[in-house]
Amino acid sequence: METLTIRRPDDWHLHLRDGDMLRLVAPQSHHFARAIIMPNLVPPVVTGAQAAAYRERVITAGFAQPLMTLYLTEATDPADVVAAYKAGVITAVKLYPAGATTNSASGVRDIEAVRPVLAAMEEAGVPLCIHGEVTDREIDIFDREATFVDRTLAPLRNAYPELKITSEHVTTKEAVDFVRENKNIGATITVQHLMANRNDMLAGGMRPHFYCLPILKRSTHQEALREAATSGDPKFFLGTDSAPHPTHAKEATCCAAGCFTAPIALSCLAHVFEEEGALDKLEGFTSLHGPAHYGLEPNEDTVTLTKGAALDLPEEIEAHGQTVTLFDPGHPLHWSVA
Ligand SMILES: NC(=O)N[C@@H](CC(=O)O)C(=O)O
Ligand SMILES: [Zn+2]
Ligand SMILES: [Zn+2]
Repeated sequence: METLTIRRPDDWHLHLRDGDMLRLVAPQSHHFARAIIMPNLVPPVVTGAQAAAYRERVITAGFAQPLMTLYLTEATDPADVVAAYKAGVITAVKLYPAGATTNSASGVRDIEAVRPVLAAMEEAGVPLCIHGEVTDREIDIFDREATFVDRTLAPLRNAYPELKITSEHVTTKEAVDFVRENKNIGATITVQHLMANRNDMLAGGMRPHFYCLPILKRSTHQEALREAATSGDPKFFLGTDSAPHPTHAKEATCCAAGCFTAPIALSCLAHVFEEEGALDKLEGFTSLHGPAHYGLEPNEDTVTLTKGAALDLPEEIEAHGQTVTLFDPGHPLHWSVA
């Protein structure tokens, strides 16, 4: 039997939601030690005090080591951000262009309005996580990330050269190249963007459980992501972007964006890395590069993955009156976590 033992992974981009959905999904990330918890609740997590309170709810729900983030708005107080960071309440701040994705309405419309916060973060060493898509109606949805790189990310990089940036869930060759070529910037890559491309979502019928933002791109971009993830380059690391929505909100005339991947993330990644002949690079991607980017130590404990018969996975997970559909790559998975 084939086995692989690696340092215990962390998830550098995770949505745990709140209330009953939080109670359902928090235990589903148990393979991971730490996770960056995204702040796009309704209402969003905008102050240090709200992040501290949310952190307690996450721990109570069953995820022991959450790393909290603040949702950047045009009203964010630079002093509150720096105080929360110095007190160890938050690990990073998240920039959502207003309207770019789920619960982003309170995000940033005009970068000019948040310059004082960005300058204070650069000065204090607070990392900035970015959902990198423009929101202009006239920009094609498949071009929104590449356009953001040119119009927003490159100028930000130049204006705040010491600001530590995480380009979240990169989905294009353009974003991968930008991250490679610039300093003080790393990127998370999701499970679904490594496993799938837009054909999986759209050819032969529209599959809502593949719909997420940034949207799945053509296969050449998927190949660029696979190359980056399996290359051993420490700038690229796992952020599952596991983003649960109730099944009824996914299977709807206006489908919510997000794939719920957390329970099978490691099985999917072992599959991808094996296909790429790069199982020896899996540990770096899941367990070493992320901590290094955030200036943290890797986890001391390990997990062991085992290859065997095809996994028998549930289609849905139900608890606390909530139902979520598990991401299904469309083919069997053989790796499981012991
Ligand atoms: N990725 C998604 O498609 N959805 C995320 C938001 C995000 O990470 O952009 C969500 O919160 O549902
Ligand atoms: Zn996002
Ligand atoms: Zn996300």
